[in-house]
Amino acid sequence: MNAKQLAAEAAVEYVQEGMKVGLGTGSTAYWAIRKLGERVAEGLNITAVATSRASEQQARELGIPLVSFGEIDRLDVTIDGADELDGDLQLIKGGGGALLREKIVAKGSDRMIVIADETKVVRTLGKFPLPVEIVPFAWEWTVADLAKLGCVPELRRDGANLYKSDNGNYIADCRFEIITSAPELALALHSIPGVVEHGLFLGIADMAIVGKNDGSLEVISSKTKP
Ligand SMILES: O=C[C@H](O)[C@H](O)[C@H](O)COP(=O)(O)O
Repeated sequence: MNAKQLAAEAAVEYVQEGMKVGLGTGSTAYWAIRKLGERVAEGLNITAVATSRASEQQARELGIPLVSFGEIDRLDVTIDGADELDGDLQLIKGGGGALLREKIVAKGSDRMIVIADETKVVRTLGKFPLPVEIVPFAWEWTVADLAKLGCVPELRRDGANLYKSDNGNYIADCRFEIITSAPELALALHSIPGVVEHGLFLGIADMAIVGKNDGSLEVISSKTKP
């Protein structure tokens, strides 16, 4: 079993009968959805919402019952991957372009469990370019404003075209040398009008389950969330 699958399957053990579950996006979340599908096939009764069209499709194929956001007001747990995480459970997400939906779902969950392999754990965030979802309108100005924050922003591409998120927006991948204060950066990003959301997840995750290549698991718990 690979390290991503190991972490994902350990996280799925936290899902209990009757729970409302947020399904993450990406190659690690894929394993969690797969395992959940197996448990549903064995009789586990849950409902779920997905954070991307890709995860929604995977869940449908596996027979995981999906509900609309109008039918529920909160989720019990969300299981999702990350591009980087530090020891304070600050995250960079959005490598797969799903950060906006992921943040909405994670913030609407009583518990967010991050799943990752050990390569995602860093001392300080910033090596992974920070994904920022921006509206297409006047994107050139938004990108110029992002550059003023000390990064090199690059609009994500999808072959010959600009990449569009599930929400129809662009993603600017912002290359910082290092992110010295993620909370200050988050505030600065939200002050730019064309920014819809950014991939910094601060004070949102409750625990991370990290799978290692030697087959072991490390659990990192939040020091800030009760
Ligand atoms: O937009 C995508 C998500 O934030 C993913 O959870 C993140 O990019 C990690 O993906 P992966 O598990 O494929 O490395």
